[in-house]
Amino acid sequence: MLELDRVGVTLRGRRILDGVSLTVAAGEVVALVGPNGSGKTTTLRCCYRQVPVDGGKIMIDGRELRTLSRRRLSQLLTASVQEPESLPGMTVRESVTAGRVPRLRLHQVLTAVDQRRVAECLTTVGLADLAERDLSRLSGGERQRVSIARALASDPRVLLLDEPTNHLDLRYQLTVLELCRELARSQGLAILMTVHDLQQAANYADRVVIIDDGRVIAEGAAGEALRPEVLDQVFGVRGRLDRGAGGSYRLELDGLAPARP
Ligand SMILES: Nc1ncnc2c1ncn2[C@@H]1O[C@H](COP(=O)(O)OP(=O)(O)OP(=O)(O)O)[C@@H](O)[C@H]1O
Repeated sequence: MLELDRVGVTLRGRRILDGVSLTVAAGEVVALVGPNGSGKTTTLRCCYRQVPVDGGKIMIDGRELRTLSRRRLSQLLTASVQEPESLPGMTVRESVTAGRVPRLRLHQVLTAVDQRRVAECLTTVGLADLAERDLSRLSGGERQRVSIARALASDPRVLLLDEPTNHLDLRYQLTVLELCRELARSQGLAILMTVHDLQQAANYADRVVIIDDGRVIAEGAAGEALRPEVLDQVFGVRGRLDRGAGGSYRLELDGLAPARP
């Protein structure tokens, strides 16, 4: 559904991505993990043409990204950004409704189906009770959930989430991650998300892709990709990912890896 093939990006003369390749199939959740500044957000931004690519290609639903019209791209792929655009006085419902626009025809008003879909998205992220609240009066976590509901409202095939658990309390972190898995399974959505918490990435993604300094270092099932050597070399920590009796992963951290010369 989403395929990056040896993608390169240079910004202000600096090589930021250097031959990044990854795929996300329909129905799959892939976590993109890596240290600060490794190129995770830039990878997502390439997929919605926010940064120019100077090498390789990006395919979405079998078509090359650069050949897609802006409207077709917004129907196929949405990104949940941490601070959704808002106008003064805009309510939660209005913001999520704006996410529905790619599905409307020119000058078409919202139909009952659209309004129902917006209401469903609000319920999905637990915001139905706050639907008429002014966006400016929300907490960071509530705003994060608005952003996810807004991305879902266009019924995309590919969903990009940049640190979707940021600002969320523990309960909503797990709610959002479970929701991602459920959306992938039930609606065949292809989800690519950046995550800092490696244990959550291991437990909620089908695969992890590890990026460091603009290059993919390893990818695959969490237990294979997040090996102790990778934790050491990429993240600078000593530790391992253990699998508990119930099958879920636990990240055991022993401390910082010795500094390399
Ligand atoms: N517009 C820009 N111009 C120049 N350099 C940029 C630009 N945007 C990002 N960079 C640089 O590209 C590198 C990768 O940034 P990116 O935001 O993709 O990293 P990240 O892995 O998402 O980091 P974090 O975990 O801190 O969010 C960083 O060194 C950053 O400073």
